[in-house]
Amino acid sequence: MADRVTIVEVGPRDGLQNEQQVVPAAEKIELIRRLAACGLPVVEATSFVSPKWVPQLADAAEVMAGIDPDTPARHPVLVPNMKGLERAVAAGATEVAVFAAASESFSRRNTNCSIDESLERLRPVIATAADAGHRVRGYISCVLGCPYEGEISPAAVVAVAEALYSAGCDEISLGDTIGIGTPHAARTLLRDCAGSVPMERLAVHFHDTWGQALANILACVEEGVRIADSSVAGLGGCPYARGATGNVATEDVVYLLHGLGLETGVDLEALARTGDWISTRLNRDNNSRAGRALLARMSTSGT
Ligand SMILES: CC(C)(COP(=O)([O-])OP(=O)([O-])OC[C@H]1O[C@@H](n2cnc3c(N)ncnc32)[C@H](O)[C@@H]1OP(=O)([O-])[O-])[C@@H](O)C(=O)NCCC(=O)NCCSC(=O)C[C@@](C)(O)CC(=O)[O-]
Repeated sequence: MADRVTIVEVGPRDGLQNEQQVVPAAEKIELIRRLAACGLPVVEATSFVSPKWVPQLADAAEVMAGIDPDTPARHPVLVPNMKGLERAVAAGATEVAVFAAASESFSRRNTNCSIDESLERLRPVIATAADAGHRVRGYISCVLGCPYEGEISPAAVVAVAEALYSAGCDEISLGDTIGIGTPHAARTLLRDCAGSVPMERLAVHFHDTWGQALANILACVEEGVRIADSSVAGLGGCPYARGATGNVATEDVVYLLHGLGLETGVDLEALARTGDWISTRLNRDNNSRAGRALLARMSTSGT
């Protein structure tokens, strides 16, 4: 059997949290449904953060209520604190993601507290979720650079990864929030983190601001990572990282991985259509090169 990479689709959360326009809940639900139907095994659905901080996802409970109970995909949601966890569980979430940063300044801007304070706040959230049998992912932002501080030391990232993993996270996602990392740095950081967290529990989360995301994923896959985050049509950015573009496009990642002979379970043509659909709905450019190329080929061949 071919080696498999699990793609974690973050478009409905990481993508839509950064849209200026309000996307109706029904459209978010339809996006999630279409993504799951493409064969994506994990589609992050929404986020139970403070609606004052991220009003774009204030309808999180409504979105969760609209998810097909027979969906084949897992649908984790973001939670920043105990209140978020309670809201998420009440809305039916069975899988959650907490988030911290490797940069003090970003931690304050994103969660209004220091790194240590955020870890203190998250420990009981992780423990409560895990005790209830929920799977917990831990995100770390700014792993390859910070919009406020510039360089971030790999040791700072490893320390947060260790803290989240030892607190009970099942998986740690390394976020290049401002898309500034290059393959050598990404590979080296992954190797450092794998000294503390088993490689199979590590995920990579690249934004494409500097055009390095696919190269970074290739380097990390070569290094052994088998979980990659991405966003359909390259939706997204980060409200607390000015100038950050969207996540690497899922269509591009799937094309890369299939070209390497790796399995994803994703139907790339269906995904390209979904990327086209949401880009049209949002009246924004489709930021997937592979998606655009495939759509052009499909329209020429009439499929
Ligand atoms: C962490 C806090 C809550 C601290 O924010 P705070 O203002 O310090 O919190 P607070 O506890 O003082 O609460 C302030 C108000 O928010 C309410 N509140 C508090 N919590 C919740 C909640 N869960 N749900 C609903 N309401 C909540 C709370 O009840 C209160 O309401 P008031 O009494 O004023 O009416 C805030 O900073 C926050 O929500 N931050 C989230 C920011 C965010 O969502 N950023 C984007 C996600 S991270 C990301 O995108 C990066 C990632 C993961 O993709 C990886 C990468 O690329 O780097």
